[in-house]
Amino acid sequence: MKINVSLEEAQELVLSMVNPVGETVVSLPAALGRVISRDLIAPFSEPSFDKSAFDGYAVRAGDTRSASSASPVVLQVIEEVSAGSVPVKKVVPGCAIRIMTGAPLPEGADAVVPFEDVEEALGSIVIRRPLAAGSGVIPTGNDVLEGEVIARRGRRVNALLIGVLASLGITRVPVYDQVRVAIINTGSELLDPSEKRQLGKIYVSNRYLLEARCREVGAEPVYLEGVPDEKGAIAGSLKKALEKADLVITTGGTSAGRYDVIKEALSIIGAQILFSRVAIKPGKSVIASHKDEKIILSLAGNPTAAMVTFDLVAVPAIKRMSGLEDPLLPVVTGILAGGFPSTSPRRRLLMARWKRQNGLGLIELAGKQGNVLKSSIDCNLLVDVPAGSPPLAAGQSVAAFVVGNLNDSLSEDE
Ligand SMILES: Nc1nc2c(c(=O)[nH]1)N[C@H]1C(S)=C(S)[C@@H](COP(=O)(O)OP(=O)(O)OC[C@H]3O[C@@H](n4cnc5c(N)ncnc54)[C@H](O)[C@@H]3O)O[C@H]1N2
Ligand code: MOO
Repeated sequence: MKINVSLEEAQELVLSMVNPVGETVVSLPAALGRVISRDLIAPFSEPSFDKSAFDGYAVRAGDTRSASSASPVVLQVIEEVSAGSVPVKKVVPGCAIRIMTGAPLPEGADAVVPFEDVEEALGSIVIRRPLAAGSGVIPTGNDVLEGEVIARRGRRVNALLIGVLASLGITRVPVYDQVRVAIINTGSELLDPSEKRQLGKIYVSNRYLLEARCREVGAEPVYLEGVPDEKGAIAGSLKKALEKADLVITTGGTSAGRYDVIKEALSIIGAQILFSRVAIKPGKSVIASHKDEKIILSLAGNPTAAMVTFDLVAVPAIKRMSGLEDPLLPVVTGILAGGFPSTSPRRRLLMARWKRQNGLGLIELAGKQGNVLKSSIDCNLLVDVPAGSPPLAAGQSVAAFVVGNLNDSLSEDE
């Protein structure tokens, strides 16, 4: 067992023990947000035929070579083809076919002139400029070529990918299973928010917070009853959790108090401890263990500490178990909008958000740091302050882990 590991070591130790949980096939709409489990190959080219980019006339570019205002070319219109139908005739020299946007280019034609560029009268069109071969035509395979890889295994499905798959007739999508995450809240002081308030007790926020966070990162939370600070009860809950879930998270009972009995509960069920404590603030009190080839992450009870360590240690594990190619959190570098007054003897993670000021992207630290959940509502970054740092100044460049959607905090220019 290792004690007081670096964040990177903690992530690596956990990641080395997890693999994608399994795969399945889902319908196209249900694939949104899921991770592709096999490379998806285009079954045909798209478009699968040369088609018109305009409502206009399909012509032979060669016929228009000499066209000018002084000496226009006149072509006879021999057919009309709309999107969804197929032309019957060929465009032979001296002729044109009226064509709508998206309709297949008739044989013989190699260019389309838009309606507004010609005059049509008495079944003929008058063209006053030459057309280049291919102009006004969307060629076969312009978007996708048959056999091309559309999406690689390990990427998440977004709305645009769903559109591409639909255009290729792909209605069943191979995806990794969603990771089932059991969340056990320990603490004799905890009440469900639906219960009546009682002196000395608090409402359980970690359960709701972490369940929601699981959903935000594409995992499926598994609900388990909260348990008191009692090793037997926690051990019983851990056993149930290991049966029902792929990853187990506990909160509370990790520090030095008399009732902090997580370690004893882990020992009762025979879990092997990988490490205890991570050299960060907040969130130092993390215990990672494994049992039955499953990881149990025991996080601190303080909601912000639990959330920070969930994001930094559990989320990479969930990402790898979900099949995502790169499990680590993205890191961005940015300029601080305001300073931070304290020195940081230990490596510190500061809650922050990406904000826009006069069109410029800046990192704004949350008003309060520490175990203050409300101040973190709009945060989507964790600024990484190395151990031994002096106070931070506005305008200074810092690195930050991206833990939320950066769009969320960019709604207005402030
Ligand atoms: N003597 C020491 N005391 C503490 C230390 C230490 O090093 N030595 N570390 C402090 C730090 S830092 C943290 S973080 C906490 C970690 O404590 P535990 O993991 O044992 O958590 P609890 O004591 O059970 O709870 C801490 C705090 O959070 C509230 N809590 C617990 N569970 C929930 C929940 N599900 N939802 C909402 N709030 C919850 C709990 O009521 C406590 O207020 O230890 C410090 N102490
Ligand atoms: O270590 Mo505690 O987990 O800072 O908040």
